[in-house]
Amino acid sequence: MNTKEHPKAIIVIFGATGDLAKRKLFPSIYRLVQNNKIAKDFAVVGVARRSWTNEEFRSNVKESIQASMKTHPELDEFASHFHYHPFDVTNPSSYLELNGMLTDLDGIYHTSGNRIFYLAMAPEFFGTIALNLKKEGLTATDGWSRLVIEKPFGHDLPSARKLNHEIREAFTEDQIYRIDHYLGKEMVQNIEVIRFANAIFEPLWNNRYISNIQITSSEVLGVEDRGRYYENSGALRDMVQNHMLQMVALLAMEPPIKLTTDEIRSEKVKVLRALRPLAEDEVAENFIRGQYDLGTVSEKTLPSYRDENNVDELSMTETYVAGKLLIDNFRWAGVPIYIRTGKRMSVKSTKIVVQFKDIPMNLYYNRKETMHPNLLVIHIQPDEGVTLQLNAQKLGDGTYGKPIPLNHCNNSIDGINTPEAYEKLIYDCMRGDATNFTHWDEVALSWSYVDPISKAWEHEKAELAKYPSGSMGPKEADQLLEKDGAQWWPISDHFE
Ligand SMILES: NC(=O)C1=CN([C@@H]2O[C@H](COP(=O)(O)OP(=O)(O)OC[C@H]3O[C@@H](n4cnc5c(N)ncnc54)[C@H](OP(=O)(O)O)[C@@H]3O)[C@@H](O)[C@H]2O)C=CC1
Ligand SMILES: O=C1O[C@H](COP(=O)(O)O)[C@@H](O)[C@H](O)[C@H]1O
Repeated sequence: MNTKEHPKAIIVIFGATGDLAKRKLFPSIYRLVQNNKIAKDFAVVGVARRSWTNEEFRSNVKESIQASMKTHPELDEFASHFHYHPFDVTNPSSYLELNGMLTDLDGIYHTSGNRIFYLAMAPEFFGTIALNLKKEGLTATDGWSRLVIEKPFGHDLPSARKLNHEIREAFTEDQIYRIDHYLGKEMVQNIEVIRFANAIFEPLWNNRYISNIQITSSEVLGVEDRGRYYENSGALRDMVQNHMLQMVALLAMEPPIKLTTDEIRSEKVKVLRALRPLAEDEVAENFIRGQYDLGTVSEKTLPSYRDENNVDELSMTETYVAGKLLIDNFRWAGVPIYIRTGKRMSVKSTKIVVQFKDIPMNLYYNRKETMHPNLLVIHIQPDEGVTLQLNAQKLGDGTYGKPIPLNHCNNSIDGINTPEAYEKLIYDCMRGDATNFTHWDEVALSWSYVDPISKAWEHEKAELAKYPSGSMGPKEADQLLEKDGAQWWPISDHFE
């Protein structure tokens, strides 16, 4: 579909009274309408068990938008497109009623039979919903039907396979949009452009010139009220299996022959296939798991993970992971990719640092000058931009080894925030562009990589390192790099 077109559809949100719908989905749809991206003729149908009326649902929608943005013109008009249909998704007979409602709304809003079924609910319901949608004819319209699935997509490879099998009974792969919201982030999408649109980088993007790559995604927030989910997940399944490995794939993939969904996916899949698998007894050497302990953030003392709600007081769940990955192919042989992610760290920041190899000889050694490695930093969030760190002569004092940053910051240049990831992804789904969604092959390969790590941890073959809340993680994560003669580059939440 041409990007100038305004796609139209009914969006059915399963789990419409929940946290994700309120914090992310309603504001994103609002911005799409306000920015004239999607047709003014749209409808949203909310499904959940609680017996709300349309009016109650619309108030909730309005509250969510008022809470997330300063100005909100035409809010009543926007909310009038929202309709609520209470039912328990495990009750097959309710789907017929829902179908009747969608057919009526289709007539009112002229949405051409196009339907998005957005599953913003716990994954245990995904299979049942998909099967009932098909069985009761909700997908048999004159338009298109697409299924959007939230994470987590399974708990390990066998459960992901089972889930995939269930949804594939009702939807074809090209109708399934598995959300990884990192793929909707402006600067994650920009990785490809930085790499493939710049003659200065692509020739250097390999093991001859790159010493290592570091990807950090740190959060200040703790587990909040998600203890029940997180206890069964941990940082490995919550962040590494999806967001972190997706960033690895984008950084390491070969240039696709065309910028099509299939070509890009196929290059990403090759990277995931080339990840060097870890045997259980190699995990401790290459991966560190940590858990936040009591600590201080912004002068406030915060509890340890084990003292959070719905968390076992002897929990062994990791809230932090650092790891060293190797990619066994011609381009990357021998280049470590270090990743780290954690909750309750000192700063909220996602950054990629590409460290280039040292120059062959330091001509300035007799002046006791140190040459700093060149770094390319991709700032994913909260600031968005790129820094290239070079060495140059310091003005006036004849010092040569001064690293200077060449900065490009999206926010300060454009003066606006880039669209929220969910906004981009809902729009892509409405346009039928699945490039920034994960294909089943990627999901399966990512689970194959992380499963031995979680098994080793379940079998307690590695220490669980404690780190104080408000720190950058356990010292063991620093040692992981020190063994290789490397170090984590400092991470902040702004350009330095
Ligand atoms: N919240 C977030 O920031 C993120 C969430 N996700 C994923 O999104 C999904 C939803 O998360 P979140 O919104 O936080 O979860 P919530 O627990 O806040 O919401 C769950 C929703 O499901 C509804 N529900 C539960 N059981 C039934 C049922 N049997 N029939 C009909 N509706 C039901 C609930 O409504 P009611 O009680 O009225 O039935 C509620 O609307 C999960 O898969 C989560 O992992 C992913 C990334 C981030
Ligand atoms: O998917 C998830 O991501 C968030 C972090 O997302 P970000 O966009 O704020 O970086 C994380 O907090 C959550 O635990 C996880 O489920």
